[in-house]
Amino acid sequence: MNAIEIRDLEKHYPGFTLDRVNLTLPSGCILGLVGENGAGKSTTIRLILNMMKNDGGSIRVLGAEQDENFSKVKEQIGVVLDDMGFPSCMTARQIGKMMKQLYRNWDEAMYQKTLKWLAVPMDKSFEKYSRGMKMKQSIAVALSHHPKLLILDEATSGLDPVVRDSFVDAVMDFTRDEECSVLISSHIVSDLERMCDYIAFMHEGKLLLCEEKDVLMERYGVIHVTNEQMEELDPEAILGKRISPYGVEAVADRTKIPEGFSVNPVSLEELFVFMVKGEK
Ligand SMILES: Nc1ncnc2c1ncn2[C@@H]1O[C@H](COP(=O)(O)OP(=O)(O)OP(=O)(O)O)[C@@H](O)[C@H]1O
Repeated sequence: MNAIEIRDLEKHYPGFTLDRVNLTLPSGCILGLVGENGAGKSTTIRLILNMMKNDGGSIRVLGAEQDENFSKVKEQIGVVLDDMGFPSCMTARQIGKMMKQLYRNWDEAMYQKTLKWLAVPMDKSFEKYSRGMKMKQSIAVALSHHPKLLILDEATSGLDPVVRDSFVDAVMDFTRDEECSVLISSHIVSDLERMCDYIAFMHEGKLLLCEEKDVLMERYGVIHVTNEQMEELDPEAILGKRISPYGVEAVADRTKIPEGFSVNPVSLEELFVFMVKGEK
């Protein structure tokens, strides 16, 4: 089964169009969304969560269409968004009590354990939290009602490097159960490179690609060539290039590069930047 299936999804805002996005997240996998500011990641995530209406296309989440029964599905989704809407006067202890009423699967022991792991104080009010603490509070709630799907919008960006590292491990642990899946957007592409099975690149409301990470890493690489060598290469082989006085650095499709060229591994971050920014 697929945890998320998006077909031809559209959303129109003045000056922005989410343009017929197709995306599939297979169960048991982690899909990372990469895109520049304003690319449409949060819009896609909010549409998946049925927080607003789409203008076209369809979304299935955990096998269900977004009809009136979606509230049952929502109970199986652990969500971390920028603004979770926790009442500002509440403490972690009080938020836990509130969540117990909302989620049938609420696991108070897991909540306490996660708060402890993330060093979130039990009795400080939410309005006095630092940005990272707010993120950690959301993560603790998201992990404590035994969801089948985690949807994490920029969940790692406010975390310090040590916590981020163990959070990435926790997300990977979560998908050890084949029924549990994760959709995560992040500007910290190295985190996604570590944890994701699938990567989707979004740019200006369009999906540039959605592919298995290992396939991407195997297929594309970085070459350093002279201007003359570049002229001889198949333009289709070049995703993006950067010209300097010392020659040309380019991200290339290994399958379209003749033998004899040295092709070095590419990072996901380089791949995205070259695709979006590199002069074609
Ligand atoms: N409620 C809204 N009304 C009008 N335009 C909106 C609304 N919400 C989002 N947009 C626009 O939609 C576009 C996509 O925004 P979105 O928040 O999805 O981007 P994003 O990829 O998540 O960016 P970031 O990385 O900065 O969080 C932007 O141009 C934004 O201004």
